Formats: sequence, structure tokens, C-alpha cells
Amino acid sequence: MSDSIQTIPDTLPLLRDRIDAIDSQIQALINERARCAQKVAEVKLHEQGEEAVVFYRPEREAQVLRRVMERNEGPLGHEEMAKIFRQIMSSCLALERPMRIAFLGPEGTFTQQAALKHFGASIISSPMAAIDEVFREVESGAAHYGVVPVENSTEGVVNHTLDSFRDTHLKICGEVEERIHHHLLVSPNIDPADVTHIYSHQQSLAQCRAWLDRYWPHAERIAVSSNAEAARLVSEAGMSAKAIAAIAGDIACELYGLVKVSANIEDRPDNTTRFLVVGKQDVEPSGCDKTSLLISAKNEPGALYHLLAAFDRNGVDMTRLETRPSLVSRWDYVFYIDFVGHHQDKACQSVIEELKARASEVRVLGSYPVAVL
Ligand SMILES: C=C(O[C@@H]1C=C(C(=O)O)C=C[C@H]1O)C(=O)O
Repeated sequence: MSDSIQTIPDTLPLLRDRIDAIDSQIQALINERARCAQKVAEVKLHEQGEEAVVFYRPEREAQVLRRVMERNEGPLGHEEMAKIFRQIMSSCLALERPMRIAFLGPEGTFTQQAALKHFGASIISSPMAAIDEVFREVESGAAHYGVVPVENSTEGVVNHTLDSFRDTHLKICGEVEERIHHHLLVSPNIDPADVTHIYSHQQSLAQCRAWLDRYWPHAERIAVSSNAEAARLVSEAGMSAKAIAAIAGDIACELYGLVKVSANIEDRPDNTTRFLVVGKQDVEPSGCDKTSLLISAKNEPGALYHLLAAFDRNGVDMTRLETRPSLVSRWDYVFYIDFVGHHQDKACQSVIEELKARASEVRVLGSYPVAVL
């Protein structure tokens, strides 16, 4: 046991004095850290110039968070401690340059929740109406980065996101995983027994299908553009005492002042959505990375077999394979492949070279740190 733990006082006034003293030390240290971050910004500007300067470094942030978790001795849990440092870095980065993050809106979506989880709260977040608008906002430079959903553990891939990579030069700079909890929500003035219609995004309706069949078999299910939009409709309908319900998450519930009729109604308790962070940056290795590729295969026998064999030969661990129509000609496909490692790693480079010899197009969509939080 360290000295500081042994000397913890045991009366309320002394404990509070001790906490006050610790807080002022923490505050001074956080500001010292912030001054270092400001200096980092100066050095970056000097070395890279105003045009090329990159303030946000995902690989460095991932390393900082991993180290926080590794050295953590408690009693605060590893994730809890990492969340605190996540916010400290977010505040420091905002001093260097406030980050503008476009996300699939409206306000209150799980994508916004993912953006805040990844970048911390000190960002300027811009809700976009559609996934391709998020890409355009980043391409035009109106936002520094974008956040879009890419796959859900219950419902599979988000095709719009995968398809958007065909027409963009944006890179994948990061991934975020978010446990998705859905709730049945109504306006505070509505009796849940009167509800006849339930609104949500089609993915959310699908993720709660068995629960709805069991408890609300007679309610009509209506798919809308997002579950935050469903929550907004319910709050609006509540004003004219119209009894409808929404399925949405916590931030939408809070944002629109709704009440929970039933909480955590998703059919699978491990329901998780993975989001991607897109930007213009090529991210350096963090030591624990993933790479995403887009491959157009030649239409010949054994094409996929040969692509997969390249991973096996080089001992590279493939974590995901998706197939989408190429949109160029009928029955022609593109493959999206994720694997463990960074495209600068030797084994990954060998895989990419071998794939290039076999496929008509191989594009590295990005190498990025494996999600820490
Ligand atoms: C301070 C830096 O800039 C940013 C802020 C970081 C931080 O507060 O630790 C880490 C990486 C960057 O996103 C840096 O590059 O080291």
C-alpha cells in the first residue's frame, strides 16, 4: 500500500480537506498538460505549416488511453479512468484546434453518442441528414472528420456506408464500438396503454423484433429515417395528446423529454454497433491497428479463394469480409475486407502486394487504431 493511501483521514471534515487539496493539485496538473498541448500545436504549425498541419493524432490518443488502462491500479475501473483521460485530451485538443465533427443526425442518434465517445465532449458536432452528406461535409473541408455507422451485431452491415467508400477519397481514421440499448418511449402526458403505433428506424425495429412480437403484437410498426426522428415525432404528437411511442436510446429520450415505458428492449443483450471515423488523414501505426481494404476481383474461377489465401500465407488475421454488387456491371462484386495490422507492417504489405497481382483494384481504405473504449 502506498503512503498516500495509508494516510487517508477518517473524519468527514478532514476527508473533505484532503479532497479539496487533491483537486487543486489535479487542476494545476491538467492546466500544465493543457499548456504542453498548446505548445505541441505551435511546434506542429512551425514544422508542418498552416496548410498541411494535422492537430488530431488518433494513434497517439489511442496509445495514451491504452497506457492509462495498463497502469491503472483502481479503485476506479480501467474504462472509467480512460473516459476521464478521453475528456482531458478532448479539452486539450480543443485548445490546439476545435474539431468540427459531422455525424449521421439528427441530434440524439447513436452516431452522435459514438462521436462523443470517440472524440470526447469538446467538439463542435454537426448533424447531417444522410450518410453520403457526412462524407461530403468532410470532403469539402466543412468538417474535419465524420462519423457513420458501419455494422450492427444483430442486423449486419450498413450498406450506405460501405457503398459511399466507392466514390470518395476519404480514409478511415478510426473505429468506435457502442453497446446499443433501446427503450420504448412515450410523451409524459400519454398513457402507454393507448399506444397504437410504434416509430423507429428500421434497424432498431429489427433489433427489437421478438420483444415487439411478444409485448406489442397489435401495435403498428412504422419505420422512419432515424430513431432520434422517431423520438422527435413522439414528443410533437404528445403536444396534441396523440398516443404514439418511439424506440430510441438514452440521448434521444433526454433530448425530447420522453419517458421510458420499458428499458433495454433489444432482443440481444450484446447488441453492438460499430462506427467508422472518416477523414483525409493517413493514420500512423499505434501498435494495435486494423486495416480496411476495398477489392474489385476479376471475374474468374477461384477469385475469392486466391484473395483469401494471401491472408493465410502471410499469417494475417482477417476479421471481416463483406460482398457488395460492384454497380459497374451485373453480377460483378467488390469485397470489403478488414484485417488486424497496419498497412505499413511487413506482413500486411506482402498481403496487399499479392492481392494487387490477383485483383483488378485494391484500395487501402485506411489503417487505424483498434477501438480502445
Ligand atoms: C498533444 C497532441 O495533440 C493532440 C492532443 C493529444 C493529447 O492531449 O494528449 C494527443 C494527440 C493529439 O490529438 C499530440 O499530438 O501529442
